[in-house]
Amino acid sequence: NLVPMAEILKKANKEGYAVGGFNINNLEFLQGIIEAAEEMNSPLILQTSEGAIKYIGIDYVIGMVEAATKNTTIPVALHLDHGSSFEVVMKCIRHGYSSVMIDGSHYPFEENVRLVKKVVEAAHSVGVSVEAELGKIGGTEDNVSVDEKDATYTDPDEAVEFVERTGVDALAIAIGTAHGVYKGKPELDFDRLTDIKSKLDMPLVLHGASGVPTEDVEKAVKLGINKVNVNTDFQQAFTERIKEIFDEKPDLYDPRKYCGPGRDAIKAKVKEKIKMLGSQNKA
Ligand SMILES: O=C(COP(=O)(O)O)N(O)CCCOP(=O)(O)O
Ligand SMILES: [Zn+2]
Repeated sequence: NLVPMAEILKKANKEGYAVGGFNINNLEFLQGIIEAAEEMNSPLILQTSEGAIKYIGIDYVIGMVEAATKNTTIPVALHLDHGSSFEVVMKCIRHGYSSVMIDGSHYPFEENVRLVKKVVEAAHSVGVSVEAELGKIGGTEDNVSVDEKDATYTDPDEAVEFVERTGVDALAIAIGTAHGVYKGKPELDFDRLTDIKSKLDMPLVLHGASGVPTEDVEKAVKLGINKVNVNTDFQQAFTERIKEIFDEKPDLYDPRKYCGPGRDAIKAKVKEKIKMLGSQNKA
């Protein structure tokens, strides 16, 4: 009872909201995220990076997500985040993922096109959705210089050609966000987003949303972002709550006593994000 991400994002694009691409790192992340989405009656894209799959184990990912979605009332996709190769993508598809990202953004354009095209053919043949990336969403960089912007941010005309030649369902674009904790305030290139959306009326993805001011994410959604990836904010919510617990009770040793409150902190943060994205009651 997983759904293809394309279905979820098509509706979001049509109705002008965004859906969270929320990363899971363990049991408590999965439980906190799915409970929040169910209570908010929101569609949900659960996603695992390759690092998370290594940490959890792909059979556990599938088993936990199956348990989490067995009786769910909301549409849920299970998505591979930042897939690095055709082989990893195929492994996830074989295990039952309903969506995959193949991230060829660090390759030259033609190489990115070739790799993504190959993944789209394989994935679409079995009803699995595909996300790709054009432009560089780096690690945490601050004040990118202007010419660097043109070198790393998504070029609107290239984006049109990329989508036409690959057939991807969703495109991750670089407009000033970065993964992880920002050093300075991220400045999003809203004009570039507007330009890309005017040329490509399709689901667009914003990576690195943790630490971006709420009003900027809301503006990006208004301008056509339909999937927003969040990981670090949930990791920090989980960790900060656990630190608070240990400050109060340093001798705790039962993980349920601190991972439970950590889970609750994730759940509360997810509800905030769902409100920000406008996907409440859109299930
Ligand atoms: O865009 C995002 C989220 O970025 P954010 O953490 O800045 O919110 N992602 O794709 C999450 C990437 C997580 O990768 P890893 O598990 O290797 O750390
Ligand atoms: Zn990302």
